[in-house]
Amino acid sequence: MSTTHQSSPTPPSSSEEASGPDGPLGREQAHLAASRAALRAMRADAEALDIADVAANWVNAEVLRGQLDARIEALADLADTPLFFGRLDYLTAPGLERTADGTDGGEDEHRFYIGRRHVHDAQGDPMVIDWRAPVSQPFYRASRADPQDVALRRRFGYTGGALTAYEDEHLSDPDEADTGSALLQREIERPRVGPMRDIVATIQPEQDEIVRSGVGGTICVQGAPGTGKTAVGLHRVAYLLYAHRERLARTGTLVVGPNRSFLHYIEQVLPALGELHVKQTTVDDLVAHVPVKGTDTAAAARLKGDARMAEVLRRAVRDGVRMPTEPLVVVRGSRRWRVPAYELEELVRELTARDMRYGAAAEALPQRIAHAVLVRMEAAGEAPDDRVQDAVARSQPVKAAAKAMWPPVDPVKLVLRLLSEPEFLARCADGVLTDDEQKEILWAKPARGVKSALWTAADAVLVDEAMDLVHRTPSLGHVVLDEAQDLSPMQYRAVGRRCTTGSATVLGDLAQGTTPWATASWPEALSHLGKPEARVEELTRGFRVPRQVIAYASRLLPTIAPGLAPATSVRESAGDLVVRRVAPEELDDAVVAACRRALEREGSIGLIAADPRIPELTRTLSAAGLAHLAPGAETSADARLTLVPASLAKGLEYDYVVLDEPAALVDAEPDARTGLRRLYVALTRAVTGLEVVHAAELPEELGAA
Ligand SMILES: Nc1ncnc2c1ncn2[C@@H]1O[C@H](COP(=O)(O)OP(=O)(O)OP(=O)(O)O)[C@@H](O)[C@H]1O
Repeated sequence: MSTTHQSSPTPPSSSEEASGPDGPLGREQAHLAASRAALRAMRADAEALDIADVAANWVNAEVLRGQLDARIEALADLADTPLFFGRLDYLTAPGLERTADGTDGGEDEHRFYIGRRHVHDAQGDPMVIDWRAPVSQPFYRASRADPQDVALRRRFGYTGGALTAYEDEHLSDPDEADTGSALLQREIERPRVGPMRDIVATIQPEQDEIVRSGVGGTICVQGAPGTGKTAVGLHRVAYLLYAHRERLARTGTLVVGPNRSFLHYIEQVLPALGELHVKQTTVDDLVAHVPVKGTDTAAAARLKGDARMAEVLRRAVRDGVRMPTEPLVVVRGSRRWRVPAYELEELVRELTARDMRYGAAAEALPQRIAHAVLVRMEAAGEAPDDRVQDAVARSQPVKAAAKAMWPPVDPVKLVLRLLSEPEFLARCADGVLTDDEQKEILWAKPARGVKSALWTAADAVLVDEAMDLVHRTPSLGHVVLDEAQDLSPMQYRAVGRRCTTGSATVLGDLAQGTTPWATASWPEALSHLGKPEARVEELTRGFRVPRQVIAYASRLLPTIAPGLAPATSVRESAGDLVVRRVAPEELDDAVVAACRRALEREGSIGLIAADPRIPELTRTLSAAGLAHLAPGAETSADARLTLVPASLAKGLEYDYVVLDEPAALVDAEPDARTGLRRLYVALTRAVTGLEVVHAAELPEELGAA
């Protein structure tokens, strides 16, 4: 049976012999104290290292200093972060064979404490093993059905920084019943205040499979709200950085999220896992080559995000390529060399046919022309070497001829022209976009210059595509793409070209797609990303939303994402769900009252409302003396209420959610399906309780409360 022991406060079950310095709990506390002392010693060793003797020069010394500072920082003993959270006792010490008498070394070889980082004692023997090490894996995956040679799995419970409880599972004991983990439950139910935290102590087997899957493959995770997609993506980065540190340090990793408030919310997770240098960005910031000042209509944005635009841009980039009409004459000393037009044309055709970036071809053309000149020199009995070829390639007539045939392209100006000049667009989009579609994407007023143009977010993605057509975008080692369902095909391409030689973790939920171009199918999205071979996994066990609340929100699923299964909730509490109808003139007061009620409880509170309602609610809250934050701003014990525009709610969570006027949320979107999806997102942000306050009729898909 899985039993929980603890010294205080009241546990699900407790044991006398567990407490006291000589009891099992006391021994674990002693191991914690010894491990923390060992960590402090490791840090002191790092601080005492004198690099003056080992660094050959100033640059080396600076690099070494930087690495050492990072190590010292990583070795900090954070008082309220448990140094270890689990223990595994193996039947057979990993890596050792059992001897004839059944022994295989001392207890130490069998026992492993699992924590956020590796800690060793003065002799170099491990005190705590990194959760990402292979020997830690059974902590997450072993089960009674597959004990993976584990005799005992022990989970530790902490109060503040103090170890106060443990819970045992004897996985290889056939007589022990499986009762689930009270500590896991406690962790899941713990109130949320502050930024997102890591889940390293309680990663579930199906999540661990994703976290530890190899760096070579791309994985796509479809998961209902609160199934841990974001958590899994971030832990996967930490895992990959551990397992492939050198390779990924060279190539880099990147986390892409929907907006800055979301990034703010998740930014502490990787540092808490010891990974301080992972870049996090939004798709918009990834392609911020032009200042975005304009907005598109939904129809224009959808077209600009359509994958057909890639073909339009490909043609646009090559539109200026011209076949020569005259021969080229190069004068060297007293001799003149003539390359006929048909031969130059051949060179251009060859470059066009090759899968080469436009810019690379532009650089290659003068060399090819020079080579043609050299062939003539050799035929005439000269013996020119590479330097002559270089000189010819750099000569004025050759450069001029190459430029005329293969003119330089400025990607920003190219897109500006494409969106401003109907004739140019018509030429590039012929047979790809209809006349009406072309009209739709043309700017209402042709731009006069790059700076004054009213670039939109979708235009910036086009610029990024054009840039890549001219010069290849460097690939990172691994990219995590969160809330992927909202990306357009062109945005998928933009992310995909940042991991062409690397891999990706794509996280999303088709039911939460709220853009006009939202993903309809993962295989299609993955092909735009350039990873059609990616594996699609589904997560359905929800850790955030209580049963009653998820059941209420799931009423929308048949309309917004037919075919998707509702999430189950692993939370014990059914959750509080209140749906309150008031008269229109009472709406604001009722919202304030709901916020006050929520503030009486423990944890964070999100008041979610349609974007157009935000100014009025800001005034109402201020008039009522309720201090509130903007999304992403860190909640604290004193500032627990956040006013969340529905457009920014995605990915966030609050212990209590007060949802203002659902009909306004739905109405604020261009179509009913998007509106209901927005509502689904808002309804699934609550960890403990949800109060819906409305004056207008609720959308009929929600039915009666
Ligand atoms: N194994 C776990 N143990 C404890 N808590 C977990 C676990 N997995 C997820 N959680 C918690 O559940 C909540 C939801 O996780 P997360 O935000 O990653 O879900 P999501 O699938 O990305 O949700 P959404 O679709 O709404 O963005 C978080 O508070 C997270 O810490």
